[in-house]
Amino acid sequence: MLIEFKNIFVEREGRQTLADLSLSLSEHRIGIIGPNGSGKSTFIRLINGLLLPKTGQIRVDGLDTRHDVEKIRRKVGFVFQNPDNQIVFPMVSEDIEFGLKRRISDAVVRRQRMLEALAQLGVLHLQDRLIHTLSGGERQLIALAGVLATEPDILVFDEPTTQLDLSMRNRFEQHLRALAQPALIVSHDLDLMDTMERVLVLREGRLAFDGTARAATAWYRTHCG
Ligand SMILES: Nc1ncnc2c1ncn2[C@@H]1O[C@H](COP(=O)(O)OP(=O)(O)OP(=O)(O)O)[C@@H](O)[C@H]1O
Repeated sequence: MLIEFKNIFVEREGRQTLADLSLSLSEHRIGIIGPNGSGKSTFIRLINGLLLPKTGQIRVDGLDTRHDVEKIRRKVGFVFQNPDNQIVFPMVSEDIEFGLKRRISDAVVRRQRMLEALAQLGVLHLQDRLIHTLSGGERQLIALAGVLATEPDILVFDEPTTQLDLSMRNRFEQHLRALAQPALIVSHDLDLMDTMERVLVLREGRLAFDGTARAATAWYRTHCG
């Protein structure tokens, strides 16, 4: 994986929300922390073209988010903070299979892929459950299974553990560690950030610190606490 940000400036509703950002990301686990409103969600939304910068260029494995959005969206799987935002069908199996419709025309292959993704996360037993009967933690795992089923090359998580209790969070972290794909993770969970290879700290729309997990979380505690 290689994600390159070159001279990025972003404006939202006339206000500058990211400024002067240039960096290359190639580590397997990258964390992004920062105070509320510092631009973390904005930053990760640039990666798959959900947002475009006012100026500058973002390339994902050589693909430009301005010109290659379709290809990039196939490559980058997004897991949002609230699983309900990405689950659209009432039943688990139906929802995951629907997410594969545009990629896989064969219904048997779709079903197989859905079962594999649920099995990978240890939630195969939930396949026939109605989404509204699942706990928040189970829903988060189903949302992740839906993304994994699409076999993305890169995963992006926006505050994935915010709604999880301690045991679910530990379970989620174990799955995260086991994922083969590189992942970028936005979180306020500094314990989770301590497991990352590299951590970026955003503050007021700028890259305020970039380093190892230990150095970055220490810097964050000192300067943003
Ligand atoms: N859709 C939008 N329209 C206009 N401004 C926005 C929009 N979304 C975010 N912003 C603004 O951009 C700035 C950065 O927001 P962003 O959501 O990227 O921060 P964040 O670091 O992810 O915050 P949090 O930790 O609270 O989720 C904030 O000032 C916010 O008000």
